[in-house]
Amino acid sequence: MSTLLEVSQLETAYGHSQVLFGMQLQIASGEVATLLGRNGMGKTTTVRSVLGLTPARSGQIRFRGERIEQLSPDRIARMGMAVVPEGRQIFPNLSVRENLQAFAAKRNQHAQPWTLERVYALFPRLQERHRHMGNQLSGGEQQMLAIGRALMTNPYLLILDEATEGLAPLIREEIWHCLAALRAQGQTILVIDKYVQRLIALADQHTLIERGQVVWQGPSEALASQPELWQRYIGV
Ligand SMILES: Nc1ncnc2c1ncn2[C@@H]1O[C@H](COP(=O)(O)OP(=O)(O)OP(=O)(O)O)[C@@H](O)[C@H]1O
Repeated sequence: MSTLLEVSQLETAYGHSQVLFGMQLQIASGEVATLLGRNGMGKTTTVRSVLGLTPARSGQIRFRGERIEQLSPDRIARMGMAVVPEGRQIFPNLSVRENLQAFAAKRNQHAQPWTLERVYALFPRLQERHRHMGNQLSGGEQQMLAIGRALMTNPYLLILDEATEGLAPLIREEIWHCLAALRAQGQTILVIDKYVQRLIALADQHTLIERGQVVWQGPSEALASQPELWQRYIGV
Protein backbone atom coordinates (compact mmCIF):
# COMPACT_ATOMS: atom_id res chain seq x y z
CA MET A 1 0.00 0.00 0.00
CA SER A 2 1.28 3.47 -0.80
CA THR A 3 1.61 6.17 1.83
CA LEU A 4 -1.11 8.79 1.45
CA LEU A 5 -0.25 11.11 4.34
CA GLU A 6 3.05 11.39 6.14
CA VAL A 7 3.59 13.87 8.94
CA SER A 8 7.03 14.14 10.50
CA GLN A 9 8.72 16.35 13.09
CA LEU A 10 5.69 18.67 13.14
CA GLU A 11 5.93 21.66 15.46
CA THR A 12 2.94 23.99 15.69
CA ALA A 13 2.27 26.95 17.96
CA TYR A 14 -0.44 29.49 18.63
CA GLY A 15 1.60 32.66 19.09
CA HIS A 16 4.11 31.92 21.84
CA SER A 17 2.29 28.83 22.97
CA GLN A 18 3.75 25.73 21.32
CA VAL A 19 1.28 22.84 21.09
CA LEU A 20 2.89 20.21 18.85
CA PHE A 21 6.40 18.92 19.55
CA GLY A 22 7.59 16.64 16.77
CA MET A 23 4.23 15.08 15.90
CA GLN A 24 4.40 12.22 13.44
CA LEU A 25 1.80 10.23 11.62
CA GLN A 26 1.60 7.97 8.57
CA ILE A 27 -1.49 6.77 6.79
CA ALA A 28 -1.44 4.40 3.84
CA SER A 29 -4.09 4.51 1.11
CA GLY A 30 -7.15 2.55 2.14
CA GLU A 31 -6.32 2.60 5.83
CA VAL A 32 -8.39 3.91 8.70
CA ALA A 33 -6.21 5.61 11.32
CA THR A 34 -7.09 7.27 14.60
CA LEU A 35 -5.63 10.04 16.69
CA LEU A 36 -6.28 9.52 20.39
CA GLY A 37 -5.52 11.50 23.50
CA ARG A 38 -7.09 13.48 26.30
CA ASN A 39 -8.63 16.91 25.76
CA GLY A 40 -6.19 19.64 24.84
CA MET A 41 -3.34 17.29 23.84
CA GLY A 42 -3.13 18.56 20.26
CA LYS A 43 -5.40 16.36 18.13
CA THR A 44 -7.35 19.21 16.55
CA THR A 45 -4.15 21.23 16.13
CA THR A 46 -2.56 18.31 14.25
CA VAL A 47 -5.57 18.19 11.95
CA ARG A 48 -5.53 21.98 11.49
CA SER A 49 -1.85 21.87 10.55
CA VAL A 50 -2.42 19.06 8.05
CA LEU A 51 -5.27 21.08 6.51
CA GLY A 52 -3.11 24.23 6.36
CA LEU A 53 -5.44 26.14 8.71
CA THR A 54 -2.85 26.57 11.45
CA PRO A 55 0.39 26.30 9.50
CA ALA A 56 3.22 24.29 10.98
CA ARG A 57 6.17 26.22 12.35
CA SER A 58 8.48 23.43 11.24
CA GLY A 59 8.39 19.82 10.10
CA GLN A 60 7.13 18.09 6.99
CA ILE A 61 3.69 17.09 5.78
CA ARG A 62 3.50 14.99 2.64
CA PHE A 63 0.20 14.23 0.94
CA ARG A 64 0.02 12.09 -2.18
CA GLY A 65 3.78 12.37 -2.44
CA GLU A 66 3.87 16.18 -2.35
CA ARG A 67 5.06 18.49 0.40
CA ILE A 68 2.03 20.51 1.52
CA GLU A 69 3.09 22.30 4.70
CA GLN A 70 3.48 25.62 2.85
CA LEU A 71 0.26 25.34 0.84
CA SER A 72 -3.01 27.20 1.45
CA PRO A 73 -6.01 25.36 2.93
CA ASP A 74 -7.85 25.75 -0.36
CA ARG A 75 -5.01 24.20 -2.35
CA ILE A 76 -4.74 21.31 0.13
CA ALA A 77 -8.49 20.71 -0.04
CA ARG A 78 -8.31 20.64 -3.83
CA MET A 79 -5.59 17.99 -3.64
CA GLY A 80 -8.22 15.75 -2.11
CA MET A 81 -8.46 16.26 1.62
CA ALA A 82 -11.82 16.87 3.29
CA VAL A 83 -12.69 17.40 6.92
CA VAL A 84 -15.78 16.88 9.02
CA PRO A 85 -14.90 19.51 11.60
CA GLU A 86 -15.64 19.54 15.29
CA GLY A 87 -19.00 21.33 15.52
CA ARG A 88 -19.93 20.31 11.94
CA GLN A 89 -20.24 23.84 10.56
CA ILE A 90 -22.95 23.12 8.04
CA PHE A 91 -24.69 26.04 6.34
CA PRO A 92 -27.78 26.76 8.48
CA ASN A 93 -29.69 28.63 5.77
CA LEU A 94 -29.16 26.12 2.97
CA SER A 95 -31.24 22.98 2.55
CA VAL A 96 -29.72 19.52 2.90
CA ARG A 97 -29.55 19.21 -0.87
CA GLU A 98 -27.99 22.66 -1.26
CA ASN A 99 -25.40 21.92 1.42
CA LEU A 100 -24.37 18.81 -0.49
CA GLN A 101 -24.38 20.54 -3.87
CA ALA A 102 -22.36 23.51 -2.59
CA PHE A 103 -19.43 21.20 -1.96
CA ALA A 104 -19.83 19.18 -5.13
CA ALA A 105 -18.51 22.27 -6.93
CA LYS A 106 -15.12 21.73 -5.28
CA ARG A 107 -14.84 18.10 -6.23
CA ASN A 108 -11.78 16.20 -7.35
CA GLN A 109 -11.74 13.80 -10.27
CA HIS A 110 -12.70 10.30 -9.25
CA ALA A 111 -13.40 7.05 -11.06
CA GLN A 112 -16.65 6.57 -9.13
CA PRO A 113 -17.59 10.07 -8.03
CA TRP A 114 -19.87 10.71 -5.10
CA THR A 115 -23.30 11.94 -6.13
CA LEU A 116 -26.38 13.07 -4.22
CA GLU A 117 -27.84 9.61 -4.84
CA ARG A 118 -24.83 7.84 -3.35
CA VAL A 119 -24.87 10.07 -0.28
CA TYR A 120 -28.61 9.46 0.13
CA ALA A 121 -28.03 5.71 -0.18
CA LEU A 122 -25.47 5.94 2.64
CA PHE A 123 -27.76 8.14 4.77
CA PRO A 124 -31.42 7.57 3.80
CA ARG A 125 -32.41 10.02 6.52
CA LEU A 126 -30.81 12.85 4.53
CA GLN A 127 -32.96 11.99 1.54
CA GLU A 128 -36.07 12.15 3.72
CA ARG A 129 -34.99 15.61 4.84
CA HIS A 130 -33.52 16.93 1.63
CA ARG A 131 -35.64 20.11 1.69
CA HIS A 132 -34.99 20.86 5.37
CA MET A 133 -32.68 23.73 6.23
CA GLY A 134 -29.39 22.97 7.97
CA ASN A 135 -30.61 24.58 11.18
CA GLN A 136 -33.72 22.36 11.27
CA LEU A 137 -31.67 19.17 11.57
CA SER A 138 -30.85 17.17 14.69
CA GLY A 139 -27.21 16.83 15.75
CA GLY A 140 -27.02 13.37 14.19
CA GLU A 141 -28.51 14.55 10.92
CA GLN A 142 -26.09 17.46 10.85
CA GLN A 143 -23.19 15.06 11.31
CA MET A 144 -24.47 12.87 8.48
CA LEU A 145 -24.76 15.96 6.32
CA ALA A 146 -21.24 17.07 7.25
CA ILE A 147 -19.91 13.63 6.26
CA GLY A 148 -21.95 13.61 3.04
CA ARG A 149 -20.75 17.09 2.19
CA ALA A 150 -17.11 16.08 2.69
CA LEU A 151 -17.61 12.99 0.53
CA MET A 152 -19.08 15.08 -2.29
CA THR A 153 -15.58 16.49 -2.86
CA ASN A 154 -14.35 12.93 -3.57
CA PRO A 155 -11.54 13.16 -1.02
CA TYR A 156 -8.53 10.85 -1.02
CA LEU A 157 -8.40 11.47 2.72
CA LEU A 158 -11.47 12.03 4.87
CA ILE A 159 -10.77 13.48 8.32
CA LEU A 160 -13.33 13.42 11.13
CA ASP A 161 -12.64 15.49 14.22
CA GLU A 162 -14.83 14.22 17.08
CA ALA A 163 -16.80 11.88 14.86
CA THR A 164 -19.60 11.14 17.30
CA GLU A 165 -19.32 13.81 20.00
CA GLY A 166 -22.62 14.87 21.50
CA LEU A 167 -24.66 12.30 19.57
CA ALA A 168 -27.24 9.92 21.02
CA PRO A 169 -26.06 6.29 21.30
CA LEU A 170 -28.18 5.01 18.40
CA ILE A 171 -27.02 7.79 16.10
CA ARG A 172 -23.43 7.12 17.16
CA GLU A 173 -23.86 3.53 16.05
CA GLU A 174 -25.17 4.75 12.71
CA ILE A 175 -22.05 6.86 12.23
CA TRP A 176 -19.80 3.89 13.09
CA HIS A 177 -21.66 1.75 10.55
CA CYS A 178 -21.29 4.43 7.93
CA LEU A 179 -17.54 4.70 8.55
CA ALA A 180 -17.18 0.91 8.33
CA ALA A 181 -19.06 1.00 5.01
CA LEU A 182 -16.75 3.73 3.71
CA ARG A 183 -13.74 1.72 4.79
CA ALA A 184 -15.08 -1.31 2.93
CA GLN A 185 -15.27 0.88 -0.17
CA GLY A 186 -11.58 1.72 0.23
CA GLN A 187 -11.93 5.22 1.64
CA THR A 188 -8.87 6.38 3.61
CA ILE A 189 -9.96 7.96 6.89
CA LEU A 190 -8.36 9.71 9.85
CA VAL A 191 -10.75 9.75 12.79
CA ILE A 192 -10.66 11.44 16.17
CA ASP A 193 -13.04 10.20 18.84
CA LYS A 194 -12.95 8.85 22.36
CA TYR A 195 -14.78 5.53 21.96
CA VAL A 196 -11.68 3.38 21.92
CA GLN A 197 -13.43 0.04 21.57
CA ARG A 198 -15.42 1.23 18.58
CA LEU A 199 -12.25 2.68 17.06
CA ILE A 200 -10.33 -0.55 17.60
CA ALA A 201 -13.08 -2.42 15.73
CA LEU A 202 -13.11 0.13 12.92
CA ALA A 203 -9.52 1.21 12.37
CA ASP A 204 -6.25 -0.36 11.26
CA GLN A 205 -3.82 1.72 13.32
CA HIS A 206 -3.74 4.24 16.12
CA THR A 207 -1.62 7.13 17.33
CA LEU A 208 -1.81 8.12 20.99
CA ILE A 209 -0.64 11.60 21.82
CA GLU A 210 0.14 13.47 24.99
CA ARG A 211 1.08 17.15 25.13
CA GLY A 212 1.70 17.36 21.43
CA GLN A 213 3.91 14.29 21.18
CA VAL A 214 3.34 10.74 20.07
CA VAL A 215 3.49 8.35 23.03
CA TRP A 216 2.37 5.18 21.26
CA GLN A 217 1.61 4.01 17.74
CA GLY A 218 0.42 0.61 16.65
CA PRO A 219 -2.22 -1.62 15.09
CA SER A 220 -5.65 -2.38 16.53
CA GLU A 221 -4.67 -5.80 17.94
CA ALA A 222 -1.84 -4.24 19.94
CA LEU A 223 -4.07 -1.48 21.34
CA ALA A 224 -6.82 -3.98 22.14
CA SER A 225 -4.44 -6.07 24.21
CA GLN A 226 -3.17 -3.12 26.29
CA PRO A 227 -6.13 -1.48 28.03
CA GLU A 228 -3.70 0.14 30.46
CA LEU A 229 -2.73 2.44 27.57
CA TRP A 230 -6.34 3.58 27.22
CA GLN A 231 -6.51 4.44 30.89
CA ARG A 232 -3.19 6.21 30.89
CA TYR A 233 -3.42 8.28 27.73
CA ILE A 234 -7.11 8.52 26.89
CA GLY A 235 -8.65 8.38 30.33
CA VAL A 236 -11.22 5.66 29.70
N1 LIG B 1 -6.61 29.16 18.76
C1 LIG B 1 -5.88 28.81 19.82
N2 LIG B 1 -5.10 29.69 20.45
C2 LIG B 1 -4.33 29.35 21.51
N3 LIG B 1 -4.29 28.10 22.03
C3 LIG B 1 -5.04 27.18 21.45
C4 LIG B 1 -5.88 27.46 20.32
N4 LIG B 1 -6.52 26.30 19.95
C5 LIG B 1 -6.10 25.36 20.82
N5 LIG B 1 -5.21 25.87 21.71
C6 LIG B 1 -4.53 25.14 22.79
O1 LIG B 1 -3.74 24.13 22.18
C7 LIG B 1 -3.77 22.94 22.96
C8 LIG B 1 -4.20 21.76 22.09
O2 LIG B 1 -5.53 21.97 21.67
P1 LIG B 1 -6.27 20.98 20.64
O3 LIG B 1 -7.60 21.58 20.35
O4 LIG B 1 -5.35 20.70 19.52
O5 LIG B 1 -6.42 19.68 21.52
P2 LIG B 1 -7.30 18.40 21.31
O6 LIG B 1 -6.44 17.26 21.63
O7 LIG B 1 -7.94 18.45 19.97
O8 LIG B 1 -8.39 18.56 22.45
P3 LIG B 1 -9.96 18.74 22.39
O9 LIG B 1 -10.50 17.37 22.34
O10 LIG B 1 -10.24 19.44 23.67
O11 LIG B 1 -10.26 19.57 21.15
C9 LIG B 1 -4.68 23.21 24.13
O12 LIG B 1 -3.90 23.55 25.24
C10 LIG B 1 -5.50 24.40 23.68
O13 LIG B 1 -5.87 25.19 24.77
